[in-house]
Amino acid sequence: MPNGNYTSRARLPNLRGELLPESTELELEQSYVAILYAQLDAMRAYARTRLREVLLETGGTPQARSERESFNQMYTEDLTRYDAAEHGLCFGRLDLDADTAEHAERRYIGRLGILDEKNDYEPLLLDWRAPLARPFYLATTAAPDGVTRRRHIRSRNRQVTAITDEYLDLAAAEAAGVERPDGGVGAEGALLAALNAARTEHMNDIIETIQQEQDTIIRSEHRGVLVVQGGPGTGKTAVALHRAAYLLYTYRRQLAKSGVLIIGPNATFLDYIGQVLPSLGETGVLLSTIGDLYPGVRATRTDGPRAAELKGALSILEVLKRAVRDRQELPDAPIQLDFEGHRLTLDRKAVSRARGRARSSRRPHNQARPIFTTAVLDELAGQLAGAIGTDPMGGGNLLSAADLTEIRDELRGDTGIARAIGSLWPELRPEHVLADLLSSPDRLAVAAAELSADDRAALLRVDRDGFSAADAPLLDELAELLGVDDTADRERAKRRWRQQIADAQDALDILTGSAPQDLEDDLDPELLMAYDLVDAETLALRQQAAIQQTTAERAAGDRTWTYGHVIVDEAQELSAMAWRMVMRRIPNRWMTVVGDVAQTGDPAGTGSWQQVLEPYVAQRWRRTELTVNYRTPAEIMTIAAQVLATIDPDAQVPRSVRESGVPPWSVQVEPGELAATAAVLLAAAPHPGTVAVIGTPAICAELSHLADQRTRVLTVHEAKGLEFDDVLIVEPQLLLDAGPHGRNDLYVALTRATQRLSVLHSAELPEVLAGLTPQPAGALLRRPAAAGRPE
Ligand SMILES: Nc1ncnc2c1ncn2[C@@H]1O[C@H](COP(=O)(O)OP(=O)(O)OP(=O)(O)O)[C@@H](O)[C@H]1O
Repeated sequence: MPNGNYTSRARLPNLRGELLPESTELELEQSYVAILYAQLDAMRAYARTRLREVLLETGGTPQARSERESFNQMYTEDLTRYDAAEHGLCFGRLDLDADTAEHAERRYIGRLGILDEKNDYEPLLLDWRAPLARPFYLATTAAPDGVTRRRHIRSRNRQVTAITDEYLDLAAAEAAGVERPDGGVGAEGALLAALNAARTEHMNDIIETIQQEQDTIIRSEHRGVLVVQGGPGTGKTAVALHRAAYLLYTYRRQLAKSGVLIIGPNATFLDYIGQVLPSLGETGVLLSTIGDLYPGVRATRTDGPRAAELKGALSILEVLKRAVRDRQELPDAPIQLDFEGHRLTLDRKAVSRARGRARSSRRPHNQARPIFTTAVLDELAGQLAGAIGTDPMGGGNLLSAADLTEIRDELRGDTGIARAIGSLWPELRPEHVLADLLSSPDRLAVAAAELSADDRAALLRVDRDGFSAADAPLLDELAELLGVDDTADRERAKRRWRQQIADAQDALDILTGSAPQDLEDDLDPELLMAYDLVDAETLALRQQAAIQQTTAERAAGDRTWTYGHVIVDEAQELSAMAWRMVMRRIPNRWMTVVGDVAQTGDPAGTGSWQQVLEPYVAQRWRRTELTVNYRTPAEIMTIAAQVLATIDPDAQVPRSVRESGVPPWSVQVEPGELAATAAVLLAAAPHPGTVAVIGTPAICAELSHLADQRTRVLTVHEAKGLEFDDVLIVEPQLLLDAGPHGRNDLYVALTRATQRLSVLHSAELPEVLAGLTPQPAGALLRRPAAAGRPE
């Protein structure tokens, strides 16, 4: 964090209306902020008026329509950004000394950039992402970078409510009459206020208090894979989201077309973080889980741990390949086909020859299908030609090449023959192949012959409905193995495209034709004609773009879409198969990968970034680390550290930035008293604030009735990435016993609280939690609900 060593504060008048000395400063800031809001209002009014005009216009040339469409989009986006900037428009100010700036300079920092049109377009407000705003996050007393004072400005409803100053150089501090206080309270004040605030169900942006180590990652210019490793609560998610906003600001042209994809662990998490980017005025980002990344399929099933592990491992690739080959069948007995009074036969050998030809093309199954079909038709055409074209006089075959082509076409149109080909080499969809495979012991026995009977049983399911999150990468892989026979679609698209170019050409002709006649004979070389500005193909492209949806919408529906940048959060949870699916969407490998290998809970998740990334980028990835915990108070982190030591004795425990003053505690009750005690404890959680009960799926089912508006009952998987003011962990031993990642799960559960943590158990308390303060259950239950918590 910025180390401001000399601080002063300005406050509002007290209740008697007496002003503190600094209030003049506050009033000055109020007048400046009022100017900024007036500018914002003017920008908003302009965008609204222009948008209205654009919407009212109708008809016109295709070019005019396309221009209107892009203006429509531009003004709508502007209005979204202005609305997002309304709260806390300006939150900071930098004073720079005359040596650094050309002259002593002030820079105001805020949610968007505002220029002064009347004054040579001088910046009135700098967007927090602009390079000139950077010292706000980086300058320290040791490296002030020309900054003499950093000011935090807090406002509500357009009114400045407080200002806090940090002096980064001694002379400036002395000139302001500020004494050296007890170590950097200035910036910490804003940070601690943000961290201590009660949580809601949505994450907030952190642009007012981004810390130095976070800023370096947010603005990293690294063009390959940037790994952000960090313990719980170190701001990895916050940093990832602000990096997305930064990249969209800095590389807008490039990323607006290709889009940014953010992958999170589950839908609850995406909902939790979903407001951050819109609050920063950025809407063009697609948020998705791995389970929902395959278009048209939503993950509705849950796999057992072994099935998830098997589906996540690369060895499943061979199973999928065999499942597809298994559908390219050879008949046991010859297939008899009747065609116009002739009997034709497809025997095993002929089909095997056709299959060999198709397979040796090395095309995906559906794209190799036409080759198989042609080979079969050749075979049948040969048989038919033999029957009808042989010269009875012994003159060989009398049919010409054209006759043979005609025969092949007729055979192709025969439904019996089409059916036979369809049964031997069917056109396949990924969803059907996977559902068929997983619901059929016979198919599994062939495709997964290498697996043990137990593993095949783990994969087998009784019905064909729905898919799990671990199935999505398999569907994606099958889509690659099957391919799409899009010959007909491509033909149609080509025809449509030719038509669009022809229309655009007409439009250009009309435009040019409408130019004054005298120009026809004596073309003014200075006058740009429509042809000079745009050719028919470009115009058609523009029109096409205008008809389509936003980048994020188009990307969501297109499996083969490739993004400009991909961010993976809780990346330790991704299986090897999930990485394949993600990497397919980002061939340029410009990614931000965020996670903590100590929190891995998925049976197919990773324990090493090197292992995951090496196959895709070799050594070309960079690791960064976040080390400060902004969420979990020190008292809770001391307990969590014990668990971390059992996961990885060498792991660095993130340093908590604050203490809560409440030691985490435990209470033991009889098994039958779990629910009643939990209810008492929850009722005692202070308002306002959010509460979570965390346990195994079975415990969650038992306690689900405790969920209400502010209390959620969650498994560790569901709680991943989230945080709550109060956390109650129930039966921690069951979490430990649940699987190979039990310790990681307990670590995740322990680190979700921003204020208070309690543990409720009937079984013995795990030894690793011995540091909790025990609380006698009887005393707790006898007390009235509001006093349920120990002081
Ligand atoms: N610079 C900051 N200013 C204010 N709040 C911050 C800052 N950095 C992080 N936080 C807050 O700390 C909390 C934890 O951040 P975040 O969820 O991003 O951590 P994380 O590293 O992703 O945690 P986990 O690994 O447990 O999911 C959030 O409430 C976030 O807003």
